Amino acid sequence: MAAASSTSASSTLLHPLHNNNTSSLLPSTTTLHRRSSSLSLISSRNTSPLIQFSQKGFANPLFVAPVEKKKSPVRTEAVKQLTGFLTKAEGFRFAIVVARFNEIVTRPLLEGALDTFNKYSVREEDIDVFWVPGSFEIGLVAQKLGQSGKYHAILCIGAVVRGDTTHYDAVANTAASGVLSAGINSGVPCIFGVLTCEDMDQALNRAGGKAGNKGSEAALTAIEMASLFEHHLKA
Ligand SMILES: Nc1c(NC[C@H](O)[C@H](O)[C@H](O)CO)[nH]c(=O)[nH]c1=O
Ligand SMILES: CC(=O)[C@@H](O)COP(=O)(O)O
Repeated sequence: MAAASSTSASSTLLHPLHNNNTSSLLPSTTTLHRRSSSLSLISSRNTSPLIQFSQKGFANPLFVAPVEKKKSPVRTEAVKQLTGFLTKAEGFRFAIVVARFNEIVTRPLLEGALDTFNKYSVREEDIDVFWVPGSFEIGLVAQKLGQSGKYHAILCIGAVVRGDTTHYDAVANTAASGVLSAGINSGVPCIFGVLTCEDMDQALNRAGGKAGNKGSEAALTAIEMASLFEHHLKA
């Protein structure tokens, strides 16, 4: 197959909060050229040194791992690597399930998600928002929406904040396993945008405060997963 032309990370729409940002810049089919250190793992046919994964990507989205020239004895050119990408989100349909509990947190998370969908060209009419009482209720609704066949991905938003009792653990664990089950049972990507925090400060920091907006990040994950399923995992 002919090599794709080189892509510069800076020329591609990239959300500043996206964790594994460079993965989403890759074309849908990439080839492993080298396996090297624990930091630099994958390059694509686009051999731009900017297109490198980083295990530290979550901590520092601007981090670019140094390119290592070390030769590997393993021939990996033919290994196909498949990924979703962010550049063609127009036409994807998303449902957002958002918990009203701790709305002071979940509303800015929702706004972050909507803002990101907008930036990545998802049309407003392709997004439906479903409010539920609390995070405990998210999984069931997400599963139903996934099974409806109407959406490419379901984005789940909630905020579980620790109180005095063990209630926190029950709600947080149920929310996580509920979202996971919804995805597995429906076959539609269900994205976990539920904060599980020790206190309200932690939660607000992640809803547009010092630690960014996790709703926005979850929207990027939704687009990437929708793309992966659409382009590579269709039955
Ligand atoms: N404590 C939190 C809840 N609790 C409510 C439950 O989610 C649920 O609505 C109720 O138990 C009825 O089934 N929900 C959150 O989203 N966050 C919390 O911190
Ligand atoms: C989910 C919670 O932790 C909270 O709303 C419940 O608080 P508490 O454990 O004090 O009853």
